[in-house]
Amino acid sequence: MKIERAYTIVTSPGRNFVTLKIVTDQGEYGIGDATLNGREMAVVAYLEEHVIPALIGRDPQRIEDIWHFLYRGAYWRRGPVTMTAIAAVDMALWDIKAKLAGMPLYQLLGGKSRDRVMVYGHATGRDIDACLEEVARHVDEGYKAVRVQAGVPGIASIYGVAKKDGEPYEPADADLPAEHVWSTSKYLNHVPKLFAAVRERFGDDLHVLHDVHHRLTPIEAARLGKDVEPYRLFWLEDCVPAENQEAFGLIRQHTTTPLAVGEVFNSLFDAKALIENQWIDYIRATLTHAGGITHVRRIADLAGLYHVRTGFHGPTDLSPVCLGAAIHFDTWVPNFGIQEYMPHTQATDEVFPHDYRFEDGHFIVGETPGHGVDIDEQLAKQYPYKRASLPVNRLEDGTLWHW
Ligand SMILES: O=C(O)C(=O)C[C@H](O)[C@H](O)CO
Ligand SMILES: [Mg+2]
Repeated sequence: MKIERAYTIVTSPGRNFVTLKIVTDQGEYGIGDATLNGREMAVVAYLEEHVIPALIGRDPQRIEDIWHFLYRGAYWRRGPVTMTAIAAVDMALWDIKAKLAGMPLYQLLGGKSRDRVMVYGHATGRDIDACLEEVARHVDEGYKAVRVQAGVPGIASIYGVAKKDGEPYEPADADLPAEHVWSTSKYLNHVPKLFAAVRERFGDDLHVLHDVHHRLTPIEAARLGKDVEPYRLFWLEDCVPAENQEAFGLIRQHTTTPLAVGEVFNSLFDAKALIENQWIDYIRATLTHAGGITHVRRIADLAGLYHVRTGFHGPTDLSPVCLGAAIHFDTWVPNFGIQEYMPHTQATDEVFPHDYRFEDGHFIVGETPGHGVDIDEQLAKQYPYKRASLPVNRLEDGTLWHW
């Protein structure tokens, strides 16, 4: 069997998605998600110029060999563009292999470790009261776990909080980067009040999570972790930028609040010290940005040795192809923790027909051979690419900060 054709499909049903389709000489095909939010066309160029020509004629069943061919062979290893391109190939090849085997992907990975996959949803509000209403809506919809982000008095606009209450937030919301202004002291004073209100209204059983989005220093993160300990968060996410993995050692010394990190990671080497030193509790590196199933499986296996569990990134800027493959992975992986879930728009769900389903705060994996997600290429053509950029953040004195 040979790879006969491969091509990218860029579509924007509400937001941009890049999909790689690989077709074999025997008519079977697989698809992979290649969406890197705000840098979509860099991955398209990488795939079209450097990857696809080298795939034609190769045996699609040699997933491991093709992975190393693209990783080692490029010489320039790692990086989000390279690893997203490799991930898309890898996901499409696993889709093909599972279809050839006549099995849903989770069976090829090793079968079910659980019947269903717990997810967390996103509650956001301009202030604490509006945010509590959104938490209540999620609880009514069956969610067992909710990420809680509220506006902070004195900060005009903030990542992760929707512009209008009740609507999802969209980080890539402008042609060129929007500029936000950030105040760490205002934020640190406000977050414990938010979680006190959440526990008071919803009691002890609801799992609550919070995303700091990389904006603190290690000692500030340590303080926040301590301050929210009484509210028993499921996790505190991305509390500092993680290029310096040792920073998490400092935070860990000060707090028992569980720590999650890794949505921007693209390799096991981004997380090696974090995992081996048990500085974190959840690893968020996901299939689309970290080299696909073949590589994330290695990360998860290493994590399992150190009591670190998975908590895959799952925003709307990863396509349903990534989410579908992730649900298979989550259903199999022994050290599963939780799966992030932001529902896609109806238009996106129509472009990407899929067989996973949400029920009572969990995803139930589908039984279709492959990863269970397809693309309607005709419909995709109705939604042309439109450049969209992520914001930047400045401190009140104008210093460019993490966002
Ligand atoms: O979902 C999350 O936890 C995020 O932090 C979302 C990111 O900001 C988003 O994926 C950036 O593209
Ligand atoms: Mg995040």
